[in-house]
Amino acid sequence: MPHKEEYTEFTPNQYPPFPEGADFPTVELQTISLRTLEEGDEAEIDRAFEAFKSRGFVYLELAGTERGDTILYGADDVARAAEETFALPLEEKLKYKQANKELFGYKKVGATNADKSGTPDTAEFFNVRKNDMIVPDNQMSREWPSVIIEHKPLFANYCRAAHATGLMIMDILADKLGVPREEIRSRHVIEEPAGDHIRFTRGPPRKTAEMPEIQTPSHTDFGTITILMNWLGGLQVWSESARKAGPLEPDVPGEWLWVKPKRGCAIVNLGDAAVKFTNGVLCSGRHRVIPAPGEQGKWPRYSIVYFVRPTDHSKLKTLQGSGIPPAEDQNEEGVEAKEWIYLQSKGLGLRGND
Ligand SMILES: O=C(O)CCC(=O)C(=O)O
Ligand SMILES: [Fe+2]
Repeated sequence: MPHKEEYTEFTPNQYPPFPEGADFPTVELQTISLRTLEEGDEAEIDRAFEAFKSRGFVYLELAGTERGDTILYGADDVARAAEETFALPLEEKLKYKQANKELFGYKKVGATNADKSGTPDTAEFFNVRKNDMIVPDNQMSREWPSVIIEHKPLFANYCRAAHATGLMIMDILADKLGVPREEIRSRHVIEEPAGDHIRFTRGPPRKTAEMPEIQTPSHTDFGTITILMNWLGGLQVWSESARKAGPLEPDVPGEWLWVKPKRGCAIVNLGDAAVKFTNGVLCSGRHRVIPAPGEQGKWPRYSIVYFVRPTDHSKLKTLQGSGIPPAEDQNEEGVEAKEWIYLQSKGLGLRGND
């Protein structure tokens, strides 16, 4: 298939700045340097640990390490591939829809409920499975559109860099929590099947200034760590962290705060598996996506998300460590990650993808 000559939608050089002012309250997130973390700097590690316990979201400055550069520069290439993928006809995209209790493949606009009254979401996703990108074509678990296959080396590099970055952060968390690193690493072995994927997201331009529509409903991520690249505003976090908030609508008082995209940084957050492993010591922050604010809202919104998740057959139960309060699940066997993630996703109000 010929490559698109021109990218008309993903054009980050043309985006206006995130709007200033009281109408757009933003969240203050710690900015953590990946290079400084990799150097083992204690003060940086402490700041990261505190942020992952309290809000569960940080900016991760990427430049200056091999993995960081792969994510930083790779994300633009991945977003251009995403534009090509979403440009396929709907019938073609639906050939790759999500199936078999798995979240891989295409999710069309409106496949989930955005609120308790059943308003449909407005974003489309294409979830590209990590395990298929890092193996030869004949070992892949399912069919992918030719635009994905053409870009497989790009996706494989991106998956490896994002996964390794996730593992590096997990090592830091393990050390701080008194858990042997191997206990966590062994649950995230890159070659083993897992729910990990690169998610392309596309949200349409904003229709009205009031921005009523919801691109991605309020949720917490299911996995262990998420590494998110976005270029336009639209992501919002709930002001109050809640470790037990229910799906769709927050159940603690607060307000939505914008997460301003920060050039050169990924937005990194923890997911529900990190909460489960640590009996609630770590925080999985509640968030949602609405159309970009102000002038930015005139552009379709792309984001590129990598989800690091526990391998399919690892058990979701509290780990033992000096920094983890003992849990009541000590004697339970624990649910396998694949089933657990499926159950979490069902809680998000799936309407269907046909
Ligand atoms: O698009 C974004 O900025 C965030 C997407 C997200 O939260 C998700 O896909 O889980
Ligand atoms: Fe998310």
